[in-house]
Amino acid sequence: MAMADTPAMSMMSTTDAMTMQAEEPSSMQAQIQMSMSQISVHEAAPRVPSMSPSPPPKLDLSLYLVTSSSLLPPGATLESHVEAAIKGGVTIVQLREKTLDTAPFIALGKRIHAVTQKYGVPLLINDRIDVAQAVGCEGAHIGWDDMDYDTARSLLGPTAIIGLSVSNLTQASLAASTSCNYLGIGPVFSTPTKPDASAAMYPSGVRQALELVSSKRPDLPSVIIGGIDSTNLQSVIYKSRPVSGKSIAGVAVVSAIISSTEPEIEASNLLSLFKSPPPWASPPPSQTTVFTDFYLPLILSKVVTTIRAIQEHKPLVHHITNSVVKNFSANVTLAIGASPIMSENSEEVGDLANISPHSACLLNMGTSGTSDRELFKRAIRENNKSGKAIVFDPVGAGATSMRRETVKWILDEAGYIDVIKGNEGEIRTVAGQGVNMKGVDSADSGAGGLEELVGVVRNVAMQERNIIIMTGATDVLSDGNRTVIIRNGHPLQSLVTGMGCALGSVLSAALAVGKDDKLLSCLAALLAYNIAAERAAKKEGVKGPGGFMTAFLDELYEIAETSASGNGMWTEAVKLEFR
Ligand SMILES: Cc1ncc(COP(=O)(O)OP(=O)(O)O)c(N)n1
Ligand SMILES: Cc1nc(C(=O)O)sc1CCOP(=O)(O)O
Repeated sequence: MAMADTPAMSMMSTTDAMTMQAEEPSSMQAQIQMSMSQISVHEAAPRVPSMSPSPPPKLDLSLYLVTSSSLLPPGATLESHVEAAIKGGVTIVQLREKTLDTAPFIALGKRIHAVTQKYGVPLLINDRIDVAQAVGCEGAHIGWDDMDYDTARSLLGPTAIIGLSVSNLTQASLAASTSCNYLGIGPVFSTPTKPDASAAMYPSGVRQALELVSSKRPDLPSVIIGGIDSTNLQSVIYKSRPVSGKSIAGVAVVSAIISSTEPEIEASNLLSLFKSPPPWASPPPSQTTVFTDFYLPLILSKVVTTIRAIQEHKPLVHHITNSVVKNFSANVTLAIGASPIMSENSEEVGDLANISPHSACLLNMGTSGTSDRELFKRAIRENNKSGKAIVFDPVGAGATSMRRETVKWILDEAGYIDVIKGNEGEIRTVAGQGVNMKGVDSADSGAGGLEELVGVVRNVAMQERNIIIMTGATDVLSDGNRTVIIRNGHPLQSLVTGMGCALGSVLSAALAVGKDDKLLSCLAALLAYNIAAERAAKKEGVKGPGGFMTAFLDELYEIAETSASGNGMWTEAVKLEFR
């Protein structure tokens, strides 16, 4: 049903809903209230007879199971599956059986309710308010082609749990002006479980919806739904967290649990992923959340420590990179003190992500085709799982529609990327700005000046919740809060093929050893790289790109060696500004 078909929802204010909630409960409402009072959250407190009704338990949406009997593994029953899932940690269940007629739907609802009541977990019915009434369960979930919210609320009563679907910002705004109990935001990703769903919202769309809802009804919890499983749950939560306002209250899944042959284990895994911080999340920066010149000595000391740690730990840098730059990237990786491996075999990305406590993965889009997506996805997810950094170099991002689409897909769907490094055109493409690049060179528009570039870098970092590096004559580095402008480097860098790509190798090495403050690790890599270039260009006998390339490797090696012995004199050449 289109938005215009649900006027009651848009017309109803929170005050109206509150007034309605205060009305005398009908017998159905009393029944629901009774079943609500039987619910406790997991461990039931001893029930003591009381004259005054106990308040309904707090709604726990952490792991929301939505059913679909057609997806059960052979031989499984919905009752046993739901029970196992609750034992694993499911906190709320929705009976969503699209093909059942009314009588069998009610009968199944009663059987499932007997299970959920045993564990004090609320049961809601999808779409059918009449079935919810007949089952006497705790509420219902309704979408935009179902009964309107006002009518559902008046039928189910003030204490029923009613959830509303949200697939876009208009729906988010309308739903947040009702007195509903929660929102189901989705689909996050397109999913075969609901082929008629609206367009995928992706984490960025979820974040916008959450920000809107928080501004209208800060108390209203939301769950996300659509294509969520154990491989993407943490990155969706992390990337969808609003800049201000509440994060999601839970995740709703159908196939991840219903199609599993081990629903208890699957539920337990999903709940623990939901409750724990993702392995790539940095602890809060140890020094300061704002950079100023006052902190420069501290920052430079950390820079030297990071380069020294590369020498100490010899981290593995797994390169998925283009054929043009492989040799030079391997030499740069060795010069800084790390260990390169080049592999595009998706069978071994898992092993490579776990082979050493100090490793990182560099993903370079240089000569890739769409067929590489599975490899990219696997590499990102395996490294995400083991908390290893992923550096993404969207080479030539704006050059062709295939590259633009691959970048969008990586950011929307593949997982979490710790650092994105690119030239102006590439970062503008990541920002969603239409840029026409020739080949893989920078678009070099520089139209808005440095401050505009700083704004672009900072905004993308904030949006992606990661670190963005825009390289050029002046480099800009930001994590969304702290922004650094680096004026080190030499024009000869742009005349050596692979010089830009091999910076990704040093960034990866630095991130592999410095996870506590990723921005500082990236700064260490950028400074070592650019100062090595400045020194190389000044070396006797360097007349052009050929000599420069060799001298650069030597200078990078020299910087790594002196840092390893605790000598940070090379950092005296830094030219930094903080924003
Ligand atoms: C928790 C949750 N969120 C969203 C939906 C989708 O409901 P609806 O829009 O009614 O679509 P159908 O489920 O009826 O296909 C949901 N069921 N649960
Ligand atoms: C029931 C439902 N509602 C959606 C929405 O976007 O509103 S997506 C969806 C199906 C979710 O199934 P799975 O976890 O198997 O992807």
